[in-house]
Amino acid sequence: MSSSLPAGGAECASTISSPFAHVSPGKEEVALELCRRVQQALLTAVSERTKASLAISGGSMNNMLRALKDADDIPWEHVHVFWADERCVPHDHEDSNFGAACKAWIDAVNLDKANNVHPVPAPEKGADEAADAYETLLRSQPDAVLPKSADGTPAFDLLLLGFGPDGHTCSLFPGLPHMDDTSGRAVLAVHDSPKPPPERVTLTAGVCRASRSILFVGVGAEKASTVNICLSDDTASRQLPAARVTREAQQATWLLDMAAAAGELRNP
Ligand SMILES: O=C1O[C@H](COP(=O)(O)O)[C@@H](O)[C@H](O)[C@H]1O
Repeated sequence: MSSSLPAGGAECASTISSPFAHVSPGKEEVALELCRRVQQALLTAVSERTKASLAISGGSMNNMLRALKDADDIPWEHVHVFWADERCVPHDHEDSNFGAACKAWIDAVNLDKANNVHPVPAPEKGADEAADAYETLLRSQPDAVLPKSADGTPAFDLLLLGFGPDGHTCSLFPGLPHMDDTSGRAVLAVHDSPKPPPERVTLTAGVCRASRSILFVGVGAEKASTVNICLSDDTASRQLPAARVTREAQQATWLLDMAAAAGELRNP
């Protein structure tokens, strides 16, 4: 592929009319749009501050990041990759977000895995230990790699987020207290995730707020009702973690296909 990834399709007519949304025709175009925006954000960060920090989610997003293998002008030697959340399983387990990313794209790009890829350490030891280890890992990064906001919160250049049918994002689930955490931590342990596995580690809402830019990604009709709820202007809907993160973000965009954007949507 050429050094510039093609745009993932023009903005499409759909029932969606949110300032937060970019709608492409189908999943492949969403993936291209995602990779094009990731490429652009990384290039911008590297040109402005010589390094770029990227935090990624698990789930369906990994396959959409495959096109990064074809983007030949990303300065991978200056890019550092972290995780928005992790399931407490060994890295080679099929549920591992890190493992899935390695298989889908990390092992195929020119990333220095030993020095520039930063998975949650030893998630198999359980959520408490893994959360503490990841908190230490994030806070010990030099500012050049992972800048901090004025209050010391790690501030990623780009945060890539998926979302579930219940409105969760990272491993911030509705009905659990993590979204309202005020401890000042960057990472929290989750012991009772309604989506298996129950033990997880997640970045906090505070880290999402500190991130320079957030891309939410969702495709398929099964995401449509969540999109509809999260991007509506209904006050109750705004309490869902994905909706709150969107509205509290410095900059957030939802990359959707037509199927995911098909719900009726009122402007926020
Ligand atoms: O469990 C998780 O789910 C969400 C959404 O996954 P998807 O497959 O529906 O896209 C994901 O963003 C998160 O990282 C993951 O741990």
